[in-house]
This record gives sequence, C-alpha cells and structure tokens, in this order.
Amino acid sequence: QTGPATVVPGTAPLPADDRLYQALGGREAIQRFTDDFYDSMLQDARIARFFEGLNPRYLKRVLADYFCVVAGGPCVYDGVGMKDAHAHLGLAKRDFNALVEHLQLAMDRARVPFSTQNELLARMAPLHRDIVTR
Ligand code: HEM
Repeated sequence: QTGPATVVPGTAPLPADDRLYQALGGREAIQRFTDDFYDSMLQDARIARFFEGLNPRYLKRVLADYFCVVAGGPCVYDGVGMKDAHAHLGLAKRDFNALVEHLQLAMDRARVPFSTQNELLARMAPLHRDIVTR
C-alpha cells in the first residue's frame, strides 16, 4: 500500500503526501519514539494515573499507527475514535499539554528535527477539541 490511509476518526484532514511520515523515519522509527513517549508518561506523576491498568502493548501499537496515519504514512489505524477513547477520562487542558510535552521530548531524544516535531505536533493540536472535556 502506498500513500496516505484514508480514515482517522475525528482528526483534521490528512496530508496529501507522506513527506512528514518520511521525515519521521518511517513506521519503525515512529514505533521507537512512541514506546519511549508512552513509558515517559508513566513516569510523570501529573498524568500516570490515567494509564494505570491499561495494556501498554496495545496502546503503543495503536498510538504509533495513529501518528503514522496522521503523518501521511501507509498505516491503518484500527483503534477507537479520539472522542470515544477519551470521554470517560475527563481530561483537562493541562493533561493535554503534559502529553504534548512528552511527545516532544521523546522526539527530541530520537533526534527528530525540530521542524519535523512541530509539524506532527501541529497535526495533534486540533485534537484537543475531541479530547479535552473539562
Ligand atoms: C493529541 C493527543 C492525543 C492523542 C493523539 C491520543 C491518542 C490515543 C489513542 C490512539 C488511543 C487508543 C484508542 C483505543 O483504545 O483504541 C488513546 C487512548 C487513551 N488515551 Fe489518548 N491521545 C491523546 C491525548 C491524551 C491525553 C492528554 C491523555 C491523558 C493525559 C490520554 C490518555 C489516554 C488513555 C488513558 C487512553 C486509554 C483509554 C482506555 O482504554 O480506557 N490521551 N489515545
């Protein structure tokens, strides 16, 4: 399969090309910084409680698929839509900001160039409308 996948529930329009996906280094590189990102959130007392009792293998996989699709990569996201996935959590803006901070730091550690980081983060920003509920 080539080119961007077609459906991510509840996001901004998908990119027309896979430039960002390539800049991120492809699916395996995305999985590596996503694993690190997830593990670092578990170490953050501000937000760790949200992830207690969840299956990290599942979440790491669907998160990486999600980033891949949003970046225009040839991946399929088969997880739950953003609104449904987060509704029961009662997330605040500060929780959203803490997650974005960890994503940025994980990409830093993976030596993703700053402008590439910003492109992915910019595609995450509109999601707060579906995710932040209080
Ligand atoms: C740009 C922001 C975010 C993105 C792209 C994102 C992405 C995702 C994805 C792809 C899933 C998997 C859905 C599924 O179960 O199939 C998920 C679930 C989840 N997210 Fe997020 N998320 C974001 C923000 C947040 C924030 C701010 C928090 C909390 C600090 C959070 C906590 C969780 C939790 C706890 C789950 C699992 C819910 C459950 O299974 O009960 N997410 N998220």
